[in-house]
Amino acid sequence: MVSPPTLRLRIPAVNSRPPPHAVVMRCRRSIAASVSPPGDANGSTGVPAAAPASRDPISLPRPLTTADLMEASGDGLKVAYQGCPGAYSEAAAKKAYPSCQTVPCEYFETAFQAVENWVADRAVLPLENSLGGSIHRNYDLLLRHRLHIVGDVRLAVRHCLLANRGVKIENLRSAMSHPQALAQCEQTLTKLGIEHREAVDDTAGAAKLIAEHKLQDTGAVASSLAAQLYGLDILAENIQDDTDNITRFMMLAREPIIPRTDKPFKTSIVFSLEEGPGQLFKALAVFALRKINLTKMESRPHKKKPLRLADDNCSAPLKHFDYLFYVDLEASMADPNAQNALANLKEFATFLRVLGSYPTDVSEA
Ligand SMILES: O=C(O)C(=O)C[C@]1(C(=O)O)C=C[C@@H](O)C=C1
Repeated sequence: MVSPPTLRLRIPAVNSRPPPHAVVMRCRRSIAASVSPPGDANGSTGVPAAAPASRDPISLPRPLTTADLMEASGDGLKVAYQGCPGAYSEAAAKKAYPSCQTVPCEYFETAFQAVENWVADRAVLPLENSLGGSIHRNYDLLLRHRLHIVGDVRLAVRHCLLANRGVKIENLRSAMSHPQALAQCEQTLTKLGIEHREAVDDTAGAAKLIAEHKLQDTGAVASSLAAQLYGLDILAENIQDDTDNITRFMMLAREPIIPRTDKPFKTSIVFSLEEGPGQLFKALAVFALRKINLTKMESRPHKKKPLRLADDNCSAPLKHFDYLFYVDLEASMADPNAQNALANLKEFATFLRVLGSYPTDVSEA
């Protein structure tokens, strides 16, 4: 089976200008952004049809755009993901945008760049796993790039142990995969008598490497789709240590989406605070007092400022750890309660950025 090449080169700066058709899309979006979303005024609002002239233009339905149609099914969208064809990230991209064209990328950063440089329209990247925890690299990249989170998608990850035809479990000395996948199957691999672990960039990449090098003593931890794509046998199925193994992916775009209140939305923010007792308590209180539920919190070192002098004469101790706090709120930015909470946080946060306000995936993973 011929699979698309993985995007690997740094994208030249010459691509940083959007192509002409992209500029048209951008204009359409900003027109759309200036009026209310279709669900707000689709004729079922009780406004009498006989009085169109007196209707506030803001409440009139806006024309459906090609971008809206593309967004719903992913038809015609190019979606970047990290890894080789058959990676779980590709399955997540297909779940998020069912009729999209997927674009494999060598690194997470390549996927960010692919969208920024108009090589792809969206990126779908893992953020956290129910067994392995957060994928910190993507939290850091969110801040280094200007993309917006426009949705999230949950995927049930069912790992298989794959090997070349004729190889048996007892022949395997080593298991190769993405570090998260190896961590998710650690106990099962040990029980199967496989001692060594070899980390590579993605699960499907491990399957591809084992097939290409005809390895006889190494198995891959990857999906059943990867087995099919690279012609490997499935020696064991569902080898993750916990049957409930869910990875949450974020959907990224160049433009934010218009937040709404008619379906469950999440808002992801990142902020930093002054040093001092109770600062974090105060920050979290802006949400607690407004009954806004937090679904996730992550702290990361502020890499731009790993060292900071407290005063000019260098007598004060050096500060090595400055933190950024990433928080997911169960709220839409269209909700005045959430807007007030962020306005309040902004009064004392040293830095605040909204990474996205987006409909959350409530489907079965
Ligand atoms: O390697 C893959 O197949 C991926 O899509 C990456 C990844 C991850 O980064 O967590 C995604 C889902 C699984 O949790 C294991 C690996």
